[in-house]
Amino acid sequence: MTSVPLTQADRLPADWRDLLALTKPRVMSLVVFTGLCGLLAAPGPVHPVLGFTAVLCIALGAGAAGALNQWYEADLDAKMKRTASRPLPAGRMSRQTALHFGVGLGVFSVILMDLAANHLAAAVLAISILFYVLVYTVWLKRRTAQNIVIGGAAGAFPPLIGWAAVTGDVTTLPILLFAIIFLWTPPHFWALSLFVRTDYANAGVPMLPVVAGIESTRRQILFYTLPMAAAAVAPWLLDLTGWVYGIVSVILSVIFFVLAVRVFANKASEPKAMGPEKRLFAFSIVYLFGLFAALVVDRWLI
Ligand code: HEM
Ligand SMILES: CC(C)=CCC/C(C)=C/CC/C(C)=C/COP(=O)(O)OP(=O)(O)O
Repeated sequence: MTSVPLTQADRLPADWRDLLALTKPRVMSLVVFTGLCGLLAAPGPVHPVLGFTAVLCIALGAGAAGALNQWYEADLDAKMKRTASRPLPAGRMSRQTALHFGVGLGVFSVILMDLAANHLAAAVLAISILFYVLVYTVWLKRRTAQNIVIGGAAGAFPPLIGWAAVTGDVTTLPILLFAIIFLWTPPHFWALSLFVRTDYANAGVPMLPVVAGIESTRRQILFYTLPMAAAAVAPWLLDLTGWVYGIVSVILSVIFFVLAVRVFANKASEPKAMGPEKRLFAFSIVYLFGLFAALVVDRWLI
């Protein structure tokens, strides 16, 4: 028998591991990172305890949104290979437990944000949880191929929440940070959806490759890359950041664009395991991580 190395999560008791899985920790780690960077990029002093609590609230709120998403779509998750082993479809947890956990965590995160930071940060946190659960999961996901374009806004709020937690307001830079993630989400997700599209087709979810076909999805990925790159470079062009962010945003955006062109130029009717689509998806994560890290380096170290 081959031994698989244990991760931190594997060492948790089974019930805890499943509660953690409900929060979609891997995806949410980047969500929380963008929230942290929004907080660190904001002008003005922030008390470390307040800063830590605000980021914790973003993490708990995002986790709550993930749990409520899984509560609502346990039937769908059961039909897809990628999601069938989640706690609910695998029958390791009751839907009621997931619902209580999600609602409890969500309400707690918003109240704590309100007490530790301010009304604005708490309100935007509440809006992003509700947006992901009600607008994306309940309303759009099963109805339209534009689900990601509109519903993706939920994942774009965290930097704005981090910023608002420090300043109590929202100015041009946090709005641009929102725009970057909003425009990044379609290429991020559609690249992935190209190689898991049969899963979505079997589950009856109208994701773009299922509805519009592979060629149209490849074209739309490239199409969204252009305004995304413009939004990414805009903070530097508008003099809201320094040269470090400027250089990093230009380099990362050029690489993103080149990878998107390769996806567009790929004529293979079946996206391959290590083809241009997979490379673009993997790079989309590096891209957002690098961009937001550069923002913080620019503000604090230069
Ligand atoms: C509606 C918007 C989005 C959709 C539909 C979406 C969908 C997905 C899916 C299906 C996966 C692959 C499997 C998984 O781990 O569940 C994934 C992976 C990932 N997504 Fe997204 N995503 C969205 C927005 C975001 C946002 C806003 C972020 C962060 C700011 C993000 C960060 C990530 C990361 C880090 C991974 C890799 C997780 C891993 O390594 O397993 N996603 N996304
Ligand atoms: C602060 C706060 C509330 C942030 C919310 C963050 C957010 C909306 C992230 C979206 C990322 C995500 C988990 C997409 C999965 O889509 P899916 O549900 O279609 O994927 P699945 O098929 O894996 O379930």
